[in-house]
Amino acid sequence: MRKKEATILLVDDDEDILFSARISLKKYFKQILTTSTPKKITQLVSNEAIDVVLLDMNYRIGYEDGKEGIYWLEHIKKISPETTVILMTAFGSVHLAVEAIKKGATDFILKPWDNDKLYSTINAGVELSRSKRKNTQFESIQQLDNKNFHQQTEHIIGHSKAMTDAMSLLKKVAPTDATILILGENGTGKYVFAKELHLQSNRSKYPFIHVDLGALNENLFESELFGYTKGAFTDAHKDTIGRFELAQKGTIFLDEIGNLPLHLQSKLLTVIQNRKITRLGEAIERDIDVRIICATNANIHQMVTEGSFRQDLLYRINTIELNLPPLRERTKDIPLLAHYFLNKLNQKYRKSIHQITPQAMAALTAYSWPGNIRELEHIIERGVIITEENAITPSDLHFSSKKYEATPVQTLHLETSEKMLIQNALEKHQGNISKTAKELGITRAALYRRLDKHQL
Ligand SMILES: Nc1ncnc2c1ncn2[C@@H]1O[C@H](COP(=O)(O)OP(=O)(O)OP(=O)(O)O)[C@@H](O)[C@H]1O
Repeated sequence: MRKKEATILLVDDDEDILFSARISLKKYFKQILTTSTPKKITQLVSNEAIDVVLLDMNYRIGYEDGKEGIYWLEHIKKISPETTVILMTAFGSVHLAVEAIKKGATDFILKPWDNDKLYSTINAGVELSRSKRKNTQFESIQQLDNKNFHQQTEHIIGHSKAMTDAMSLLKKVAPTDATILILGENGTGKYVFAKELHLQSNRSKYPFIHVDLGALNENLFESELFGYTKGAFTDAHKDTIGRFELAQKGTIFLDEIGNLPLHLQSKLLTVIQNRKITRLGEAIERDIDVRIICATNANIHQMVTEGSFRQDLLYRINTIELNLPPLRERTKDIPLLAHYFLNKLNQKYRKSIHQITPQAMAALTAYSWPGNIRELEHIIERGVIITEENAITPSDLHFSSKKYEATPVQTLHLETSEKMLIQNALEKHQGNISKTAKELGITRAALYRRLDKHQL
């Protein structure tokens, strides 16, 4: 029989009882922890996701009133409401067990127990705790008003060298627990890569939690990331777990890390170093087992030089750096991405536009894409909505006029300058070949030859 992935904690001051319960349960469950000192309960329950605690009612000789058992039961339920508590009691004190059930225990076992009964009671407790944990996690994740719940993963599209390099690095590092820093301008796919790293890791069946650090104000930082207990501050109406705990065994994606002020950077550094968090209003440290992925569009190395980002934090988060180049530096991917979005949006709007005309594609390839892939998707979406043909033409493409300004030619290399000039002119005339050729002072045929040469 395969052992069930579950952690059971046995608490009794009688070592013989611990020994025999452990022997009979370890055949069925992966991890059996024992302690004869109830004072260790706090540390054990806050450090591990314990499914079931089998708890004795009395610990001090001469005290048989079960008050200690009830105290520890309430304590466990406070620290970890999802843990199932099952009490052990001697025949004759069943009334105590009934009181304990009213206080939150799930069941009780009479000593001496029958091994089959012990197994079936604990097994039912494991199932109960799992379903509670799933529900809490599901509800909390659903409440996060960010990408966690709403955004499905995209396929990673791209066959330029930059993208294939990034994807092969992703494959290599995904199964490790290395911290990864994803760098790239807005809309280059940092979220998509972070999610894919999670999906290709051994943590994929656990949560992926996205935190936009740029959107968290300073007051919210601790309560959102570490959680809080009821009454910790005015609006703390109930115990709430933070995002680090929500990501337990999974991945936390700390987005826009470059926006974190210095004093919060040091708090984050402490958490990353110690892998422990403390909920606001509570004095218990809880272990966190999460993989950390960070991202920023800022020039983080320059920020370190300027003193606005801590170097020690950077070293903690960038074991591997993954650079996502802007779209204008991988124009080869534009046709592929444009068709991918066209297909997707045809389905969304129930349309059947199957072509992007060569002129429209030339305009797309020539544009400078300050908003990168996100902007490309928006422009195609707009095109799909407004086109009256069964193809997207240059007049369906609405680039924002400011972003239309020609990119200044910053190189003296003749071939590169020529390519950039052509791109600028195409962009200005939205891919219209005649107007572009006229602007450049060459014939249409000469322009076509150059488009071919520069693979535009
Ligand atoms: N390689 C890709 N293939 C397909 N779609 C992609 C790719 N990269 C990004 N996208 C799409 O582009 C949009 C922006 O991507 P994403 O949110 O991952 O970018 P980001 O770098 O995290 O942006 P920001 O910095 O603004 O948060 C999303 O709709 C995403 O699905």
